Order: sequence, then C-alpha cells, then structure tokens
Amino acid sequence: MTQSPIVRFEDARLAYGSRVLWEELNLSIAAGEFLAVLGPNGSGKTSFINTMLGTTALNRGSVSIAGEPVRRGSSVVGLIPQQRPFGDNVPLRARDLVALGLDGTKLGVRLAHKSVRGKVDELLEMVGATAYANRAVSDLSGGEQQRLRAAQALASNPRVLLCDEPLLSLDLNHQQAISEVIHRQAVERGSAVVFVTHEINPILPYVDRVLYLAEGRFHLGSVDEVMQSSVLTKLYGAPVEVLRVNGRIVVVSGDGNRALPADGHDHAEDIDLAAGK
Ligand SMILES: Nc1ncnc2c1ncn2[C@@H]1O[C@H](COP(=O)(O)OP(=O)(O)OP(=O)(O)O)[C@@H](O)[C@H]1O
Repeated sequence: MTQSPIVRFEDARLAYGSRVLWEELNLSIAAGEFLAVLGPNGSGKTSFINTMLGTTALNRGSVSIAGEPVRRGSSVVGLIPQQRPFGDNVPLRARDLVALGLDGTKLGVRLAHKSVRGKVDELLEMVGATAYANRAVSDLSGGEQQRLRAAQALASNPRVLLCDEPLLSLDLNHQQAISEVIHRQAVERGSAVVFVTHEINPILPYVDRVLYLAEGRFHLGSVDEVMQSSVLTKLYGAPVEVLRVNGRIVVVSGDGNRALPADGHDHAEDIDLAAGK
C-alpha cells in the first residue's frame, strides 16, 4: 500500500432530513488502499459511495478525489454497482459490455481493433467470463452478469474503484476470484478500493481498514481494531459479540447468541440490530 491520499473526506456529514447517517467524518484513503465498508441495512454504505460519485451531496464538509472536488462522471472513478439484472432489451454481448468500460471505446468502431479485442479478452479471462464472452448479456445469470460488471469497471484502470456489494449472487469460487482481482487492482495498479459488503470473510486477507457504519455513528480502523465486541456494542448501542472461528469473523447478537454476518445484520430479520429493534 502506498501512502499518497487519493480520496479525502473532511468534516463530512450526511443526513436525510433529521436522520443523520454519519458526521464528523475525516478520512483519507491512500492510493493502493483496500477499505471495507460494513454496516447494517440502511446505515448509509451506498450513500457513502454516492458521495464519491458526486450523485449525493454532503450536508457539511467536503470530499475530494485526486485533489479536486468530486463531480459526476469523473474518469478516474470506477464503479461496480449493486446488482440489478439487465433487461431483455439490452442488445449487447458480454464482450461488448466489458468494452464499454475501455476509455473512448465506441461500439462497432474501436471494438474491431485488435488491441481492444485483446484487452477485452484479458478482462474476460480475469473474471472467469471467457466461456460466455459472445452470449447476450440478458441471457446470463445474475452472477455471470456481476462478473462482467467487475470487468467493465476494471477496464478503465480507475484511480478509485468503488464496489457496492460486488460479491452478491456469486458462488464461493467466484467470490474468491473477484475479490482477488479487485485486490490485485489495488496492489499492482495502485487503485484505492472502497468495498461495501455485508460479509467481510471473503475479503479478510485483503482489507487494510474497515469503516463500520451503524446508528448514525461510525468506527474506522484496522480489522482487529474495529471487529471487536466492545467497539460494535458501543456502535450499535446493544450487546454484540465478535467471535473468531477458524479464521472467520462471526458477529453474534449479545442477547440471543445468534450468529449474524460480519455486518451485524441478521438476514432472518428476527433480530434487527440495524433498526435497533
Ligand atoms: N435520496 C434519499 N432521500 C432520503 N433518504 C434516503 C435517500 N437515499 C437513501 N436514503 C435512506 O438513507 C438510508 C441509507 O441508505 P443506503 O442505501 O445508503 O444504505 P445501505 O447501508 O447501503 O443499505 P443496504 O445495506 O440495505 O444496501 C436508508 O434508510 C435510505 O432509505
């Protein structure tokens, strides 16, 4: 990890009406750093990403990227968005979608160019999508489409790579493969990676720091600093236990002793620490 900051939040506050998602956030993300963003549903993870995309405005403070105030459509920012299926009317093959991520590529114009084809093939290989390179995007499964989104975001070699739950609907092998590819982007090409996830275990080996959002508060630090019973209990304002089991992190609600994913959200929804119920 290199040290030069590429993203800088200063005294940042985001609230919708009276609901504060976070405030007094001072955070510099270095080139090559891998930052995991955790927190229960509705804690503001996607909104955090949106502030760096320039699509959500802070109520106070500032966020800059490469020394400039954030703006929509910045070419130095790449996004693997939260999964939404492509409609039947998307007339693209898998390789066309990836090519759209390459700077200046216009369908039918540069796509025929040998170097573009080579680059697209390389990206498809990286995310394990070579086998379906020529299939229509709309015929692919959610996980297959998600791998293409990752390849498309990596195509432009962004200085800041924003990933909004990129592992959703991927099987374990592909979770591992995509996590590795994203980590390599940070280490080898110096991208700052912001990785929103409900499940920290697949990326545990790669995370430099964790930003944990909950209940309008946040805690920032290394995995070991943040993923502690005392820290999460304070953040949630409710008893939470963090256990290490065979190298995995398991978060358990203090009352029911029920295992929750690392973000403290119980998908069975009978314990909802997120909503403070
Ligand atoms: N434009 C908006 N106006 C008002 N409220 C909003 C707006 N965008 C998001 N919210 C609310 O802010 C909260 C945070 O939303 P956000 O999508 O950032 O959460 P999240 O942590 O990404 O959640 P999840 O884990 O469910 O994806 C939610 O309660 C959401 O309803």
